[in-house]
Amino acid sequence: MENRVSVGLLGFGTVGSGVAAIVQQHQQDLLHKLGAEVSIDKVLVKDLTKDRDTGLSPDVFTTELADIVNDPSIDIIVEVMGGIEEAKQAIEQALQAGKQVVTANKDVMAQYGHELLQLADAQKQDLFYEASVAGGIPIIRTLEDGLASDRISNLMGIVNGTTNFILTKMKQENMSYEDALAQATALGFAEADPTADVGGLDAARKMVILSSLAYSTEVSLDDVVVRGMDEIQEGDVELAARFGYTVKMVGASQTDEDGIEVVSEPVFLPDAHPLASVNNEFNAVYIRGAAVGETMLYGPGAGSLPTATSVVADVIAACRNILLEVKGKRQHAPQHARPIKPANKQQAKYFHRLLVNDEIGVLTNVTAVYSKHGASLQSVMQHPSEQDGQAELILVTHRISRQQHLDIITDLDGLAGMISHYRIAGEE
Ligand SMILES: NC(=O)C1=CN([C@@H]2O[C@H](COP(=O)(O)OP(=O)(O)OC[C@H]3O[C@@H](n4cnc5c(N)ncnc54)[C@H](OP(=O)(O)O)[C@@H]3O)[C@@H](O)[C@H]2O)C=CC1
Ligand SMILES: N[C@@H](CC=O)C(=O)O
Ligand code: NA
Repeated sequence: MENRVSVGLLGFGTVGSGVAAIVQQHQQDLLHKLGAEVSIDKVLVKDLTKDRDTGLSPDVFTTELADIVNDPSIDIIVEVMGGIEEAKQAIEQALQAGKQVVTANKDVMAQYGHELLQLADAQKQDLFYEASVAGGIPIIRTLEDGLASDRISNLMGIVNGTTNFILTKMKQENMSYEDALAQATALGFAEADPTADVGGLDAARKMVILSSLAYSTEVSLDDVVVRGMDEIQEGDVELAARFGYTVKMVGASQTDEDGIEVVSEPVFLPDAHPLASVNNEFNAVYIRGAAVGETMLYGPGAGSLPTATSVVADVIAACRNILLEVKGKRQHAPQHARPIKPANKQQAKYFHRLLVNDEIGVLTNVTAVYSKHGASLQSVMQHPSEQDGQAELILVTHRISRQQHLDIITDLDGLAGMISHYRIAGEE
C-alpha cells in the first residue's frame, strides 16, 4: 500500500456518490490523518450509460465485480450496492481475496453478519459496518470501543430515518403519508423498495446488529417482534397527544437474567422523553449501561453525505489497520448464548383503543377481561365514535407482560373491536 490506499467502490448511488464526494473533497485531511492518499480506482455499477456527476475518470466504472475483487492493487472494497445475496457474495469474495471490507448494508449484516465477521477473522481481514445502523451516527464504534468497558442492558432508538421523516411531516405539516414517503424517497432516505422501511423490518435489522454487538451474542431477525407503520390508525397521533405521548417508530432491546427481548414497532413515548423530540430523518440511540448509566447518541440516520461520513470513517480505520499491520486482529466470536425472553417476562404499560357498542354493561364486560388476566388499569376513558351507536374506549394498563397484553386482545375479540394498541416505552 505504501503511501497510497486503493479503494474499490461497489455501488455509486445515494451513498456511493457521497463516499466519492467526501474522499475527493477531504483528500488533504485524509493525507494528513493517514500519511497516505486515498484513491477510488474502480467503481461497480449496473448501468454504465447512466448519466453521473462523479469527478472520477469514466474508465474506473465497470459492471464486472471480478474486475474489482481480483485486482491485486485494490486494498479496500466498499460495498454500498444494497440488496442481500449479491452483496453478501461480494463481501465474501472480497474477504477471501485478502481485501479489507467496509459495508453500509444492514440487510446483509443482520442476516449474515455473524458468519461474515468470523470469515473476516479467519482471513485476517477487517469487516467494518458503521454505516449499517443510524447512518451518520458512530453508534457501532461507540459500542465496540467507547463503551467496551461497560455491560449494556438496554438499547432504544429511532433508527429508521424514512419513517421518522414521514411521522414528523404528517404531525407537523399535516402532510399525507403518500406525499411524505415520496419526499423521503426523493431525498434518498428510503430504500430502493421502501417496504422494509415502513414495515419496521429495516429498524429490526438494525436492532439485530446493535443487540448482537452490545450484548455479545447472536441475535437473529426471527427473534424480533416487528410491527410496521400500518398499525398506526387515523386519530392515534392526536389521541396520544391528549395523553401526553408521542407516536414514534422505535427499535428497542434489553437483556437481563430472563434473556433478551428485541422489538421494532410503533410505540407511545412520553412527550418529555428525549427520543420524542427526534424528528425528520434524524436518528437517536439511547443506551443504558451498568457503569455509564444512560447516554444517547443523536444525528442524521440517512442521506448521502451523513451516511458516507460513516463509510469513509471505516475506510480510515481500515487504512490504519493496514498501516499498523494489525489487520484482522480483533476477534468477533460472541461471548454469550442468550435465550430470547418469553412473552410472559416482557413487562410494559400498554395503550388499547377499542370500538364498542355504546350500551349498558359494555364497560363492565370489557374491564372484566383485564381483571381476568390480572391487568390493573391506570386509566379508562370513553368518547363518542363517529359510527352510530358506537363509542371508543381507551384503556391504559399498569405494567403487564406482553403475554397478558396478547391474551387480553384475544379475549376482547367479539366483545370489542381493537382499533389499535401500543406499548408505552420509556416510562417505568
Ligand atoms: N440511503 C441511505 O440513506 C442509506 C443507505 N444505506 C445502505 O447503503 C446501501 C446503498 O444504499 P443507496 O446508496 O441508498 O442505494 P442506491 O440504490 O442509491 O445505489 C445502489 C448502487 O449500487 C449499484 N448496484 C446495485 N446493485 C448492483 C449490482 N447487482 N451490480 C452492480 N451494481 C449494483 C447501483 O448501480 P446503478 O447506479 O447503475 O443503478 C447504484 O449505483 C444499501 O445497503 C442501503 O441499505 C445505509 C444507510 C443509509
Ligand atoms: N432507509 C434507511 C436508510 C438508512 O439506513 C432509513 O430510512 O433509515
Ligand atoms: Na452508524
